[in-house]
Amino acid sequence: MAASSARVDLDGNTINPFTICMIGAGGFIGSHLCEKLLTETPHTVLAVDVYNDKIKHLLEGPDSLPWAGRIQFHRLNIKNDSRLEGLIKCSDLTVNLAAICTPADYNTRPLDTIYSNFIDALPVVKYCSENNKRLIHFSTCEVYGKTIGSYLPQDSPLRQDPAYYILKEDTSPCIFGPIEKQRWSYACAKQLIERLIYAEGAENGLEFTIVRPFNWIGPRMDFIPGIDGPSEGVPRVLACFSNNLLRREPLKLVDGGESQRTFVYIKDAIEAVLLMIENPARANGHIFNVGNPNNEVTVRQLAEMMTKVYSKVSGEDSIETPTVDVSSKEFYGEGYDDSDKRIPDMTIINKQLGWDPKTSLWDLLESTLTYQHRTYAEAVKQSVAKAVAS
Ligand SMILES: NC(=O)c1ccc[n+]([C@@H]2O[C@H](COP(=O)([O-])OP(=O)(O)OC[C@H]3O[C@@H](n4cnc5c(N)ncnc54)[C@H](O)[C@@H]3O)[C@@H](O)[C@H]2O)c1
Ligand SMILES: O=c1ccn([C@@H]2O[C@H](COP(=O)(O)OP(=O)(O)O[C@H]3OC[C@@H](O)[C@H](O)[C@H]3O)[C@@H](O)[C@H]2O)c(=O)[nH]1
Repeated sequence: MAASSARVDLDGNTINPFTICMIGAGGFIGSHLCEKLLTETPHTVLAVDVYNDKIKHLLEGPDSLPWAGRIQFHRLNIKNDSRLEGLIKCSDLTVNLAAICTPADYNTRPLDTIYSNFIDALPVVKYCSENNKRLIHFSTCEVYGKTIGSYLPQDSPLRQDPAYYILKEDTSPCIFGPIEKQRWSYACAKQLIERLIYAEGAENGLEFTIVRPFNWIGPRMDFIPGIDGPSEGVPRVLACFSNNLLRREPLKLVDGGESQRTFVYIKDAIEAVLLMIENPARANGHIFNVGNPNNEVTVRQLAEMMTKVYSKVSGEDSIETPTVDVSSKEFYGEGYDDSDKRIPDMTIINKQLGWDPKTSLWDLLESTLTYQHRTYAEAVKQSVAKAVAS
């Protein structure tokens, strides 16, 4: 779709083109947000990241592209680069996506996780506050931790009561396991940065929006180990299961695959972020859950569905034993723990921005696994053949 110059917000006001400093623009969510902004809006993106592979298709190409001149890539590490403040100063809005956000890191690299999600975000918040710039900060659904229901006896009928498991921005508590369960290093760092941003808003008038994504998935998420990421790397579940399917290996179910998640299609979720960007009067000062409460499955059900969908899109029969159980200690190491259940309450985002997710789990897996097959099947085949030959 061509970039439109006469866009109006939800209240009918004309939206003037603005400049967005997007930190972490080279990642999964950033790449989709860049694509959306460049192809459907007149806004300009200052894309900040240490990598740009996932946005190369937007950075390269002829000057005749509709977005030519509206994206600049700045390769910098926000930990230690004095150019950051200048980029924030010359933008109207900063979107901060930069983080270590893969569970395999939370218990094995807790210091890096805490630094990345709290310490490294501090200058971003400070520069926005001091320069009166709006900030959209990416937090996580993990700040809710475990549900209240998970502490009730197994046979308690209250476990079925939504009051004990639906996660609401303004009323749910944040329940983490003990300190030695280092899994919660990420959630805790994200919670503290949320509190800091909230306090900057309350005491210094920072205009902010906090986003809590609930398992956004789709093309370009993470990496396939040994193909476009380290062979021993452990990405998030979509990429782990994709890797197993591509290699015709059983999908590994951690602790029986009993945890539950709601998955939302990245393209639906990006619509929500665009609404936040273009409707500051409705988004400022709010924390938004962004997820799809209708797409709840256990991890085991996800594995079964992905196996069926992959068979359909690849034309290959599934293997005889499609799943295998592994303990969390074996898979993630010491200090792993898990969120039991994650259903977002959608009242606030629905009221403020009129947003609702649309895509069913089956449909989003079909388009995502079609992409995975098209992008990786040949490379995986070659890498397996090479390993057998050597
Ligand atoms: N994908 C999800 O479902 C999900 C769920 C909850 C929260 N989030 C949050 O959303 C944000 C984006 O997630 P994603 O899935 O796109 O992850 P991602 O890992 O694909 O993207 C993060 C990007 O930030 C960059 N980055 C990290 N540290 C940096 C630094 N010091 N300097 C410059 N760039 C740096 C990385 O290179 C990467 O490209 C994160 O803050 C994450 O915690 C995502
Ligand atoms: O191969 C695998 C990988 C993962 N899993 C399980 O699948 C579930 C989902 O795991 P993911 O790796 O996608 O990550 P989680 O949903 O636990 O956390 C994510 O939530 C929101 C974000 O902040 C982060 O992107 C990440 O922390 C977990 O229960 C995990 O134990 C498997 O059973 N097998």
